[in-house]
Amino acid sequence: MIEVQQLTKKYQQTVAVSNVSFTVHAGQTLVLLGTSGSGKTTTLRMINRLIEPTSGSIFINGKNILSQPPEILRRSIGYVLQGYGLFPHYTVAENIAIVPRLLKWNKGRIEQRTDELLHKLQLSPAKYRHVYPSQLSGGQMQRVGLARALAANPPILLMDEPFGALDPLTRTAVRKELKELDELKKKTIILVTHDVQEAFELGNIIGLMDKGCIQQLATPTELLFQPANDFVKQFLQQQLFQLEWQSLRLIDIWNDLPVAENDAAITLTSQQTLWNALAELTNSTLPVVAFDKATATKKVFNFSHLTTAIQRQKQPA
Ligand SMILES: Nc1ncnc2c1ncn2[C@@H]1O[C@H](COP(=O)(O)OP(=O)(O)OP(=O)(O)O)[C@@H](O)[C@H]1O
Repeated sequence: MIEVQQLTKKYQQTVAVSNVSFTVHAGQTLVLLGTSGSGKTTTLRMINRLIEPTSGSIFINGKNILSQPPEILRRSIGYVLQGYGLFPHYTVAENIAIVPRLLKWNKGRIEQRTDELLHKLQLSPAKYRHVYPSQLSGGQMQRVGLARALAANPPILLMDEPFGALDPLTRTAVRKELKELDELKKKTIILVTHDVQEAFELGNIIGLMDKGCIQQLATPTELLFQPANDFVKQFLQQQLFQLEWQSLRLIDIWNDLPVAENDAAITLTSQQTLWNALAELTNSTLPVVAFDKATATKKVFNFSHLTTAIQRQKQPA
């Protein structure tokens, strides 16, 4: 759906983005991950033509984005800005209605869509429709920013540090809501972040950037277990332990686990990660048992089952 070919952006002496290429298929989420100044935002903004590239090309559904005016292009691309980007003198409803108004939707349709989105994003329409951004918390503003980007139901969503301004707890909560939102499940998304956890949680593919270049474009598991170079290794180093344990779910090692007693009490599901399982084992004095809904089976495990699985994953293929 989005194809970026050898994209480069130079500002006088600075090469902000250097020869970046990637493809994002329909329904996938690509995360551009990297330190500050690595070229993530510049790459993102070239996709909706807020910035024009020095060289290279971008195709959306096979069509070069230069073949249509930027305003028309942007109607099919929702954009969630760094730090909310809401208009302070517009109410919540007016902020959400910006693109539908440009598209000349009638009043009834706009109101219906606004209320639908507020409702889906856990903001009661009656309470928040007519409120101004200054009366909202950070997490609420973030939801309104997302509702605004989703309003006209664009197939593509670009998100620049969407949770960047939130405290860690709110950040985790909003991220979880986002993952579960069915409107987002069908979208093709490019998300920019410097947060490794966030990238691993949300990305189908991750492009790890440094100094304008993509150092590795890979799935989260490939980045972890087959890092392309020392930069990739070092970037993930601090959180390596947690990421490794989060990269496997109990269902992935289900066949290696012993069957539990029929009457054993269940504490986890097969869809939980080994990280969740580790936490449960650490906090429990009883045997830890997981249940798999699809096969209606119960398995029991200990620390050694988990560490063996992780070690196996780390061995070269
Ligand atoms: N308008 C501009 N003029 C000159 N240099 C620029 C301009 N915009 C960006 N740059 C430079 O290009 C490089 C990449 O910037 P960019 O904003 O894309 O990085 P980033 O990875 O998104 O960083 P952050 O996470 O801090 O937003 C930086 O060195 C930046 O200083």
